[in-house]
Amino acid sequence: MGFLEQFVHNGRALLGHRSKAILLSGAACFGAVLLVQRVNSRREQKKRILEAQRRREKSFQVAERALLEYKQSHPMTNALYILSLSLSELTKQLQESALSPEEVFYTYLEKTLDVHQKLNCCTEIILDSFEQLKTIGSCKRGILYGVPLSLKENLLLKNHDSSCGVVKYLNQPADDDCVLVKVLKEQGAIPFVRTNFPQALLNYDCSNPIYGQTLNPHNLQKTAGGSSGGEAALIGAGGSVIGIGTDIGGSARIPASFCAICGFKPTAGRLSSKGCKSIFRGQKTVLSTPGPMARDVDSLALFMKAEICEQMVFLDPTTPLLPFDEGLYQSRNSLRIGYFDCIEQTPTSPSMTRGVQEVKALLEQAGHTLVPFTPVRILDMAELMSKGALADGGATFLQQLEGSPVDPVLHAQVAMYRLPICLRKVLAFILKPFVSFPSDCVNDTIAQWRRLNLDVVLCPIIGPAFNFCYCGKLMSMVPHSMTYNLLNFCAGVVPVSTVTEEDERNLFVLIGLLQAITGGVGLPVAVQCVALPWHDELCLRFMKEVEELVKKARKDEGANANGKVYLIYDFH
Ligand SMILES: CCCCCCCCCCCCCCCCCC(=O)NCCO
Repeated sequence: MGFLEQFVHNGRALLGHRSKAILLSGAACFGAVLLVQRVNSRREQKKRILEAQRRREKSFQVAERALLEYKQSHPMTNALYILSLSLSELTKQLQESALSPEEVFYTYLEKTLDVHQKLNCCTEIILDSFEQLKTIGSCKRGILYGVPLSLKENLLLKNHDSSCGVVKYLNQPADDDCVLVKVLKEQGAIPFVRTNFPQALLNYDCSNPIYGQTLNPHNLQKTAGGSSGGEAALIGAGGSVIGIGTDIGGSARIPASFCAICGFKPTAGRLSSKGCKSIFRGQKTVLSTPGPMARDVDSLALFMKAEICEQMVFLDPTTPLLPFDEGLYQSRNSLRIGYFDCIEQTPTSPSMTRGVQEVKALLEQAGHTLVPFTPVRILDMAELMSKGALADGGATFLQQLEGSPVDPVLHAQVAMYRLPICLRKVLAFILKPFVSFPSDCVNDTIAQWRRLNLDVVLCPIIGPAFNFCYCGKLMSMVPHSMTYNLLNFCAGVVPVSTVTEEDERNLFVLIGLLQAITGGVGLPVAVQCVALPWHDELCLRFMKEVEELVKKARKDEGANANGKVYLIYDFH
């Protein structure tokens, strides 16, 4: 090799080494920057979560101090009596000045603080409520004058965050109250506490990385259900007389079923959704709606009556001027009721089926006509539900979680939404033969309803309460509730019984359900009542009938071993 060649060769080698070195150090720098960014963002997340937790603790401490101060000059001898009153009785006593808003407020505050300690169901005490309490005298004409009320955290409240459990939504206080809260305040109600939910709200468990897991008042080893689980646990344990949840797939009804309270999903649009935060925007196939949750059906009806007024229509003109029909709610003519106690290809627990059968028998004895009803093929609807709620294959859902730790209740869902596209295509190919696209599930269902000349339908609701972290794994049960969001029918649940030893023994044939609901003896069992769109009063009237018949039957049989109904649960 000549001198020149040698020179070129050495130069190339040197350059080669240098560019490799440059490349390597570039990559290392990039990696280090990414790592630092990641560490910083984790630190930032932790900081935000800690701040939110401190805010929550602070609100509890301030409330405890205020309560203590109040108790020093007011002995609160009426507490047990106040807590035993239904919403209608409570409003009556308040209107007649037999009770003062202060004693009612502090009684519920004390109970809430106690219940929260045990169940971890609240995200904050609304400190502005103390100010509202001072000025409440002027609202005496309101339907809910002086009634303390609980709100799920995703309902916007002026100057408060609605995080939905997503860290990036923390420190973004709302500019205004949502419409429902504005109307309730005008009606004299005092929103005093906000309640827990699962991260990102698309799950029927109740845990998130900011506020943790909410427990079931009837068994601390079980979830309260979700997504409005904080509401259900608080109300079920007696800490609130009326609350608001939201429901896009069963979120007001499922936790109500798990916690032995009543929950109502009105026809979407009947109540204003303006200011009810969701992590999806603009999704129209499966409709979300706020809905009331309470210990009895009359409370749900009174809530609807209070909300449905000219002010709601003024604040949100997308809602109809359709006053609450009290006459229809109070009517007691006999009904023609379609029923089914399980659905093809969707797991149904033995106690869910038994609940429907027992209520069917009671309704027949009371003179109503019960007719078997077959829902439109659920697998077809399931395709529409998942395509509606997750049209982008879960991309928005995952995007919302970026920058947040993912709660264990979501692990199964997140794993599913992260499956590579090719794998999803293979799965879709395998499932295709089992699914046929329905022509029009709403009109098909209405046609069957008309053919059978039905007023309402009785059917199961998901239950009994699950062991922790199983809700996200059992999305196959969601059609029991989500069907009525897809159809936009109104639906509500009523507690009717409790899980028996026999229900538990019969569970052994349901492999998929076994681990999720084993150990449920004594837990609440509920049924679901459904009516056509905009027939909300009829649906509530049917729920009331079921509630009354069950109450009477349990009284007659002396709450024997076959099941004790939870109408008001006394939590100790
Ligand atoms: C037989 C197979 C059936 C599969 C059905 C798949 C449907 C998947 C839909 C996506 C998951 C939805 C979960 C809904 C839980 C309740 C959430 C809720 O109502 N949130 C309220 C938000 O305001």
